[in-house]
Amino acid sequence: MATTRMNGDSSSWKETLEVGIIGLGDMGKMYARRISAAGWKVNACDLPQKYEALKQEFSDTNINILQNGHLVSRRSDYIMYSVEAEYIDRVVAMYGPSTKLGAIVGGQTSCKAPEIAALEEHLPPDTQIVSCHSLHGPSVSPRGQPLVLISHRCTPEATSLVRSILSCFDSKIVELSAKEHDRITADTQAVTHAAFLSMGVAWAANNQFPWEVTRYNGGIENVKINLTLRIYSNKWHVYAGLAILNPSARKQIKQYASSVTELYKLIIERRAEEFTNRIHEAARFVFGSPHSINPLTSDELLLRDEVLDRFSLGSVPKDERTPNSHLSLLAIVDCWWKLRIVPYDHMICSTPLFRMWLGVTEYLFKQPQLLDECIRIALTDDTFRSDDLEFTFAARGWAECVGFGDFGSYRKRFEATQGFFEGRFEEATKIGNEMIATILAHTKD
Ligand SMILES: NC(=O)C1=CN([C@@H]2O[C@H](COP(=O)(O)OP(=O)(O)OC[C@H]3O[C@@H](n4cnc5c(N)ncnc54)[C@H](OP(=O)(O)O)[C@@H]3O)[C@@H](O)[C@H]2O)C=CC1
Ligand SMILES: O=C(O)C(=O)Cc1ccc(O)cc1
Repeated sequence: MATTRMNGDSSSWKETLEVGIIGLGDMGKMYARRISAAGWKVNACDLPQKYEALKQEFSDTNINILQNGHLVSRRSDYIMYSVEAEYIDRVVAMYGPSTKLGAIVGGQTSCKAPEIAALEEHLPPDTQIVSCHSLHGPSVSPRGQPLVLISHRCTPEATSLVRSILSCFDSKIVELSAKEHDRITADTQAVTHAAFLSMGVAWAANNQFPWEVTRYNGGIENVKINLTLRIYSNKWHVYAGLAILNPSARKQIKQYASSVTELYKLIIERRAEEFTNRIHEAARFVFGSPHSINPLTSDELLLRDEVLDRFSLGSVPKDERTPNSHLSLLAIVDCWWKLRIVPYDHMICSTPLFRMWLGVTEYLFKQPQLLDECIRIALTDDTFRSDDLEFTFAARGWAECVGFGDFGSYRKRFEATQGFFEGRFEEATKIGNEMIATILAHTKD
């Protein structure tokens, strides 16, 4: 039994203990390959119909591919479920009863409330529960990225064993409860995705490829475009799961949509003073001391011009670019202010995407002349009016869809926009990966 065999020093664990992974999608494969490469014995499976193909795919590794989760569960001492968050209950219900006596079990899904509920309900009482969550996608190097560890029902030795297994990622391990995890990731992930998903829907609704349009070129626009395409190149269920299943996420996404709508109404009603005061008050709460925003020098900003300008999908010369009203950025700061969220407090649990989103927001808000220009453009220039209208509809649409908890319509909305951008994903992912690596290398911890 795992608890007995865990006695002894951590180097001997590798010789005796086996790691199980159920679900060999993008994340499960990454986990299996890295953990196996670190010298652990790994048993892994996906759905039975994928057995032959997976055996072939992993034939150059020591990973023991099995037909199903029963076979993985029976022989593994630490078992990790890496399946769609929407299916976690169903899958744990199926394989949980086959769990080896005394084994440690956890999940790698992005939202912990349903995962922990499923593990508690379907696992035998002799098992322990230690879950985790890598706060990055499968194509990003795990080194230095946050990795949340949740010791839910376990001995300190069980936590040590899981820590030891996951140490091969070289990630920054952050110990949280499941509740803390969900509250923080609602702020860092769900609302960030809502903003980029809305940009994609708005561009598609206007039948625009933003990199072909002069008003969407350079600097901040590169980050918006690359990250939006990055999200739409991924699987819909990852974003649907962490938004719909996380109890805190609905409130955040709803507030984001309200912030977008209220700011847009102030713009079209030309209520300049109210609009400006509201932005300044939000800015002071998020970025400044109570009385003033501290402008930063370009060296101090998380992101800098020369970094931002390098990663364009388009080729519009700098002097032909037009300033933007940046409703999406004004609204996120308004949303943080309304919810009393200080995003810097969440850096321990941040994804690369969130750090870049915060980076571009800071870029705008900590350069007063840029913020003033953005406010002036929003209030006086109609160039972005119809784009901002579509963005407002899009943000409201996503909030409604998440609010109804409707996976089916989330999928339809996501895939319709995904179809619009199809064909540009390969290039966008390549540029996006370079951008992420460069920006992360330039940003402070
Ligand atoms: N992608 C990302 O950026 C990140 C994802 N996560 C989380 O990790 C989890 C996995 O995500 P990801 O790898 O991207 O998604 P994938 O869809 O690539 O992988 C999930 C895999 O689990 C399989 N599966 C479903 N049911 C079973 C079952 N009964 N037995 C065995 N396998 C099964 C799926 O098969 P099928 O496709 O046929 O249903 C699929 O191959 C999700 O919960 C996600 O929220 C966490 C961090 C980052
Ligand atoms: O960085 C992001 O937000 C991503 O889009 C990748 C991602 C998706 C799901 C997770 O649970 C963690 C990371």
